[in-house]
Amino acid sequence: MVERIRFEGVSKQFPGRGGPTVALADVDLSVRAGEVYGLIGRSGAGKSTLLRTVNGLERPTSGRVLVDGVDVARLGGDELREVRRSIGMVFQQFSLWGSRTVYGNIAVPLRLAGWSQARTDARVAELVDFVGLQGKAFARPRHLSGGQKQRVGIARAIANQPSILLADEATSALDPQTTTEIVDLLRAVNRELGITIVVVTHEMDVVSRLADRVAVLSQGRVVETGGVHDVLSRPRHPESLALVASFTKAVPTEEEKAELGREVVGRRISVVVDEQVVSGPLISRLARENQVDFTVVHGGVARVGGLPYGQLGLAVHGDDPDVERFVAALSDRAEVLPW
Ligand SMILES: Nc1ncnc2c1ncn2[C@@H]1O[C@H](COP(=O)(O)OP(=O)(O)OP(=O)(O)O)[C@@H](O)[C@H]1O
Repeated sequence: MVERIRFEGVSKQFPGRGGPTVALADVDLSVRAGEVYGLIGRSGAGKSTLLRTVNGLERPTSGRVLVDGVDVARLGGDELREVRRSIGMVFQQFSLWGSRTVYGNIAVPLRLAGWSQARTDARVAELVDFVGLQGKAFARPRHLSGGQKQRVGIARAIANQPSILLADEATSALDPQTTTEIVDLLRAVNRELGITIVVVTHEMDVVSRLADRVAVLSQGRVVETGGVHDVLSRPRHPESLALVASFTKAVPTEEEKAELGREVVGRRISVVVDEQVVSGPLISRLARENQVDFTVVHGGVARVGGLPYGQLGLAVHGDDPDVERFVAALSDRAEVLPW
């Protein structure tokens, strides 16, 4: 495993009238070469600030941000410009130059890097093709749709063959269909070009389709990390739970659990949804074998990227030993969480 980015004890405070705002507090994270890493969390959690430390747009108050072993936080001038050249970035609002054509926008980083006209022409043509903007090279941004503008943003960000792409809410200004297309394009950037991507998003749907691993931030701290599927199907921290609950509508929040606890009779369990649970009559078969009944009192199954997510909240009814046997048998085959 090659490590591409490592955050070591990264903290950031912004000065403010009523005292400093803590944007990041002692963040330790590591991003592997070739993966898509998602930073998720509520508004104000510190996601953008953390992302922007990678290319030096934001300097940590303390800690180190190592990109391929070099501490970006200490660099300035030419050295920082050099590192930035290997890091592309895309933004929610595209940040294109309105007076330049698609070609002109994509060519900017190549010109800055001193590419010849002929090389630039060839590279821009290749990029226009790659991002699916054939025939639009001489259009101006105002004649492009949001999705097309973001394609230009992506082409510009990868023009110089960076090893890292930072995406800050890159799909947040787009409708669902266009979001899907841009997610597909970012996946192609990752898989076909081998570019490591760090993506900040509040859209759980996007992170579930794009990221390999995620970190959940809350008030500047990392509260949970893991494989995207693990975190989305078994969120452990209340903050992750709240994010996932809002996405799948299938994982009860603490408040919902408490409310159901007052209303529902029977032994309450949550079954983590996986392929086994949804592909056959596992739960009803085990209930029959152990002579118990159950009611689904909460939850659901969301399917994203072909994988099922969610939890099923069950109230199990029967004699105590039967209920115990049923829960034990189910726990052997699926992940069962207490309420
Ligand atoms: N330039 C700045 N000056 C002062 N405070 C800032 C600045 N940038 C960010 N902050 C504060 O730092 C905290 C983290 O902000 P950040 O934008 O990183 O969060 P976020 O998780 O990306 O949220 P959002 O999705 O709303 O952008 C917030 O309290 C924010 O108000």
